[in-house]
Amino acid sequence: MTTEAPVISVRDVGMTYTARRGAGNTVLRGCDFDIAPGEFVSIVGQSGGGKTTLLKIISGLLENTEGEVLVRGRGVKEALRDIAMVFQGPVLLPWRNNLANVMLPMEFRKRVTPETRAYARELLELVGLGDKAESYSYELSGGMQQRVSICRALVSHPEILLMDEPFGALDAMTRDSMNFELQRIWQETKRSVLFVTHSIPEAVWLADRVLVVGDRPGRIIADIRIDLARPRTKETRYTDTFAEIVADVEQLLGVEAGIS
Ligand SMILES: Nc1ncnc2c1ncn2[C@@H]1O[C@H](COP(=O)(O)OP(=O)(O)OP(=O)(O)O)[C@@H](O)[C@H]1O
Repeated sequence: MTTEAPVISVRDVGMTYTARRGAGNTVLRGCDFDIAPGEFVSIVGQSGGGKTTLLKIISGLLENTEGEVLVRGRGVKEALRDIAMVFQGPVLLPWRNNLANVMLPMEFRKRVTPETRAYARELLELVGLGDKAESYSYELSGGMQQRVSICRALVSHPEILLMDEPFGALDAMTRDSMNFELQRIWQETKRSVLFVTHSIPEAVWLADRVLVVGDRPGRIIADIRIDLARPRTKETRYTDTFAEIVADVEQLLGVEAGIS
């Protein structure tokens, strides 16, 4: 267990969406956890349980109504440059080539230099798309597009990578290879990752810890350390320990939840 100061501290966070009429909708209550530097943490929970809401709060896209989120001891708004988010869909701009899409955050930061362009190309190499830098998103498969969007999230060297069901729209085989890809990228770049998924096996296979969000309102009902050896392999999935952890999480969420 690490003794380093946390990168993210979520302190008693709650969220109530204000309704136009009637009572507000409280979707999160009393969420409290830390993320250590370089840690990979998955979040699973039932649909509508507040996972995306939690990620949006940590990314600064949404303001929590209770508690606080600190990034290296500062408020989220002061730490936006340290955080990048990957969404379920790749959201690439079709009129820009892949390299130009990856460079977008550097343009916003007015940091388009030979060095940052070289790093963008390096990232495309890292995800196996070195020869697609000048191609356009419509020339790529869904999995390739999602890899471009991961490069775009990494190009600004964010300390924290927030991923909201990034592989949810992919077919099973592509999803599988993206899991390996993500593990490799994470091991090479050592970012802190917060990864929301509906797939319990995916959550367990990728993570150092799995946070289970129970409803409702959403709160952390379990924080499970995953002590499976790294790097995780195909064989990891066939170990008894893996099967036991998956079964535990399934039980926590209820079999009738229908989560795969
Ligand atoms: N902008 C909003 N205004 C009002 N209610 C909202 C808003 N966004 C989300 N909600 C509500 O908050 C609850 C949690 O939604 P959220 O998207 O955070 O859940 P989730 O766990 O990510 O769901 P899923 O797994 O289906 O993606 C839902 O009941 C949803 O209807």
